[in-house]
Amino acid sequence: MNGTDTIHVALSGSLDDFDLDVAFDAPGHGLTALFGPSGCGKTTILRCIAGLNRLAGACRIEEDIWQDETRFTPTHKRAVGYVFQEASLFPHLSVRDNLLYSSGGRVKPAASNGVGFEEVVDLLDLDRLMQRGPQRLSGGERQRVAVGRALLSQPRILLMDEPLSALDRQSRDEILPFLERLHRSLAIPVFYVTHDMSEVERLADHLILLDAGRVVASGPLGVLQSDTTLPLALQRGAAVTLDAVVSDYDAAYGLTRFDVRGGSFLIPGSADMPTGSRQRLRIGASDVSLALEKPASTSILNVLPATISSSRALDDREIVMVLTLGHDSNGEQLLARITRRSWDLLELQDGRPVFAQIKSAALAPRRLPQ
Ligand SMILES: Nc1ncnc2c1ncn2[C@@H]1O[C@H](COP(=O)(O)OP(=O)(O)OP(=O)(O)O)[C@@H](O)[C@H]1O
Repeated sequence: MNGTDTIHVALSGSLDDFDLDVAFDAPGHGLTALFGPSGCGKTTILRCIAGLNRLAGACRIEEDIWQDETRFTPTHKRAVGYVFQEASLFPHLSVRDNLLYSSGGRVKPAASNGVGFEEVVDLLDLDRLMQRGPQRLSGGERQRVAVGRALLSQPRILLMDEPLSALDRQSRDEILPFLERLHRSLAIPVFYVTHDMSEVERLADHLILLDAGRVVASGPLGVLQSDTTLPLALQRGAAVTLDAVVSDYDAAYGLTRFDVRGGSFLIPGSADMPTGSRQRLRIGASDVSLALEKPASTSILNVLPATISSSRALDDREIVMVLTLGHDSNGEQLLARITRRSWDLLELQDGRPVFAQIKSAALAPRRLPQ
């Protein structure tokens, strides 16, 4: 465990015929996604952290030890905010009273973690909903209130169990920007269970990959995405997500420049993004092609010098490789997926300098709160 890994969870035991045996550390800030197929144990881990299930092991949230060999803190003494698939609001209370339930109806100023009534209302844009009852809210609005209520209980950790899975596509798209703002604005760690990779790509800082009750891998999102020994990098929709900073806007062509470690990207249609703002870029492995020399005439705007750091044959037709941007080894890593025929024709090999070409249209920036 390094200095920033301040949450420690180790659990082992059986629930009927399901065996769970996991141990991982996670940062005490930002959003950690627990990702894996149905039945791999994601919800069970959250329930053990909340003290709702009891398996042997340990659970420590920074300096709060909730479980070890000798102690087990009961659920009601664990400062946990829990958001379920379906928002379970009190039907007879208004949004305001639902939010204030844990504070006995009193509006409290912001705590040191940034969570206060006004801050939560503002963050989740709940002001105009205050007097309504839960039955007069959309599914997405109900979930926003559920998140607000969980935050206002002043938790040490926010546990979210597939909070978007009961919502339709439109409600999901509405609530995702709130979740993006939330975990970056507040000093509360979030554990977020999902089996939807697009949610991981948009929200997660840290990732715990699970399968059949075991941890397959655990680490920063970008590190796991670009690890070709893991299944993430090998699947058809494989991608990396990069944190980028807006450095310039070309009004004549409507193009914004995004800087990442080791390179920069030009992307159209981003006039509202202020210079200096941070964005998250998703770059699909299949959207990256390679050239040995910098192409003199091409319609592709983003042609970045890079080096092939590693490669792996997916089958006898395709190769996936990790590219490190720039000329030194400090650049961000991209994935590229090309045919084995192209690999042979270009005589590619690990360590070879190349030019990575990425179509602007394939890049969809997501604003990160400052
Ligand atoms: N209280 C329980 N008693 C017995 N078995 C249980 C209990 N709770 C969960 N299980 C079993 O443990 C396994 C893991 O369940 P869990 O809900 O943690 O998985 P999950 O990864 O969250 O799945 P999903 O994505 O479908 O929600 C499943 O096989 C489930 O049937």
